[in-house]
Amino acid sequence: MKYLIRGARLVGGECADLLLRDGAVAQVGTGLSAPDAAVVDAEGLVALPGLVDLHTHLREPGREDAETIESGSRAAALGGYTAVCAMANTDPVADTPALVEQVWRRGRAVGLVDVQPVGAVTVGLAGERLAALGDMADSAARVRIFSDDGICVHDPRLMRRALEYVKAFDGVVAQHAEEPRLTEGAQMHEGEVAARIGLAGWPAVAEEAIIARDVLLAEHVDSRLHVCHVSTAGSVEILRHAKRRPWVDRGPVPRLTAEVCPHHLLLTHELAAGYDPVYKVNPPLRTAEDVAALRAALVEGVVDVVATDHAPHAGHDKECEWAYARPGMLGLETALSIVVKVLREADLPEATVWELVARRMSRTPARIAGLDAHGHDPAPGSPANLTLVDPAATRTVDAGGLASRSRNTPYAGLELPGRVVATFLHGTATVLDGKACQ
Ligand SMILES: NC(=O)N[C@@H](CC(=O)O)C(=O)O
Ligand SMILES: [Zn+2]
Ligand SMILES: [Zn+2]
Repeated sequence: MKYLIRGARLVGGECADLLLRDGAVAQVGTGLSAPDAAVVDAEGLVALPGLVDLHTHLREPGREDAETIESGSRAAALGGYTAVCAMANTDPVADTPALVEQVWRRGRAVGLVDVQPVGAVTVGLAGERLAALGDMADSAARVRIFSDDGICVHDPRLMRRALEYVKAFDGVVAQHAEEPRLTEGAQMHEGEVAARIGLAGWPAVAEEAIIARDVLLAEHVDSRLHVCHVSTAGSVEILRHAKRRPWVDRGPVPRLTAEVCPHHLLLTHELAAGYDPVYKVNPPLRTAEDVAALRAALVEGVVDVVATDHAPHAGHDKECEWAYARPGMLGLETALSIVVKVLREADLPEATVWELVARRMSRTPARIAGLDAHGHDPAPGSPANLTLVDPAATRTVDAGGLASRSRNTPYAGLELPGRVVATFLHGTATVLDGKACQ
């Protein structure tokens, strides 16, 4: 299939036609013609490198009632993504080459987005023995990111071993930073709202203590650490300090990277006051001061990427008493709009907004994940993984209209800027006119 995309605005500012052929961008120019190509009118649309999510829960195998690789892939494509990293906390856990290959193959077969499996750090996420990291790296899935996400690798000796081990194949350990002894029974951010409504608190220091420890460990063994879903101003301070150390820049990819989730850039712990579990998430929604620090860190680059932590949950796991509800929120279909909203609220020039979107949501996550086919702005010869976005459009989030199998979005009814019009994966449209192609 060939596509001629007419009049798209590139992230650098100029307008161009793009000819996609054989999975690649064949030509970039003005007045291009290709009689046998399908024409896509991109007047007024921004052409982004396809978005890359470092942190997605696809729930397959094990909880296909909440999400499948297919439904999650469709949600991703509609959100402008061309690659997602599928977290390992499935049932069974993705801790063997057979399992990561199964996920990888299913992703390919669905063909809506490149599904890159994340491997577990420890067998069964039990935090006792290292999983077969090398075998997962050598498998067809070529795993490079390892994480026990959902659970912190809290044993410092195991964490050190994992960091040492992944160096052999330029891997990275993605840590869910949560000191478990400080969060036993925790339900929401430890602070004034938790005290008022009587829910057990999850203190900021539980996150910050692990980040500080892991940064020291990673520097000690000269390995790569990625910090998942940073949620506090204190974490930003630790990262800012740590990133000044020379060890960080010793490799082609920074040795220390961190992600922030859209919900931590927009929502605060006050929302828990109504006890609606749609706002229950781990790490929890924090204070307005934390949100401000995370926004500044995103602009500055102390936080390298936005990752969704798309965490679908079935109705019966979410629409129940707060204490029994699972933590987590949907993210894939709303992330881009929320980031655009947040960056515009920072009063940045519109061109800077899109430059930052491309960097934080595509180029940098692709490099961290080692996904060489992703994160490229359109140029002759580059892989045709692209997203066309209408920067002037707004839309109101309709939970029932989402492609995810689950409904746990905290943004229902919210009006958000930006609309994904088309997504191309290896030169084939997965989304056209804002609708999934399959
Ligand atoms: N973020 C969440 O609240 N939940 C995630 C686990 C995680 O990301 O820690 C999940 O798997 O549901
Ligand atoms: Zn997590
Ligand atoms: Zn997660």
